[in-house]
Amino acid sequence: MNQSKEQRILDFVLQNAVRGDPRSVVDAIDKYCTQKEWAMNVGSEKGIILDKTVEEVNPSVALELGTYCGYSAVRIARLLKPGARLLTVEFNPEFAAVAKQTIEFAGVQDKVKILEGPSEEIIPQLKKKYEVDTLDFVFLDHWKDRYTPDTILIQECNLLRKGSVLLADNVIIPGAPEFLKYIRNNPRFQCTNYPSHLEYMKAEDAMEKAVFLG
Ligand SMILES: O=C(NCCCCc1cc2cnccc2s1)c1cc(-c2ccc(F)cc2)cc(O)c1O
Ligand SMILES: [Mg+2]
Repeated sequence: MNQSKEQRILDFVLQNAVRGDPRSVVDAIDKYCTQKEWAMNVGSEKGIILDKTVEEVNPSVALELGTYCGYSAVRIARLLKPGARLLTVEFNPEFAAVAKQTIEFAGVQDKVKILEGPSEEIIPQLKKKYEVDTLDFVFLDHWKDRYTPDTILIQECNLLRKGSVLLADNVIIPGAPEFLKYIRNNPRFQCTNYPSHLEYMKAEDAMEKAVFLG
């Protein structure tokens, strides 16, 4: 049975990165996806925007929607303070299996929990099943038409507090026009747009940051 692209990315990490070194895992994935096969990791340019936002928020509890190969989970987890944790949600079991191995190889597995399933099922479980009080940081990188309903669901589940930060990938490509309209017209959020480029490509993309005002 021939390998998936995600398996090839993982193999490249295992052969080219240094076990326990998150930076080397991130760099190996970026190298592979630049030189060999494009893949939908947030990438190095938008990754810097992600890093800066995580450092600014310094979250105790972070949620990621859309794990994929674990690239952004490693980027986020490597910046978390001791005792802080990242919950990352992935819908596709094959992607989740690759992400688990990527995260373990990077040595950040103690900070990361992969939750498999659809976001609309998992979000309502966060308080009781995953012992979340409120989310300090949310990275949206899953189905683009789920950004708005899941942001509404997160609010309905009372998971945000004054100052919680949402960061959304791909608001230009593939695009999340409905989300931009929703979040920019919602008086309970203070929005900032960060122009960038589609991972590993020249095409324009952007990230949107939204701070919950309570
Ligand atoms: O689709 C993208 N990401 C989402 C896929 C994850 C599906 C999930 C659904 C779901 C539901 N519940 C829980 C967890 C999850 S994970 C995506 C696509 C592009 C792209 C693709 C082609 C192209 F020409 C230009 C850009 C670039 C990106 O950076 C992306 O992030
Ligand atoms: Mg993305």
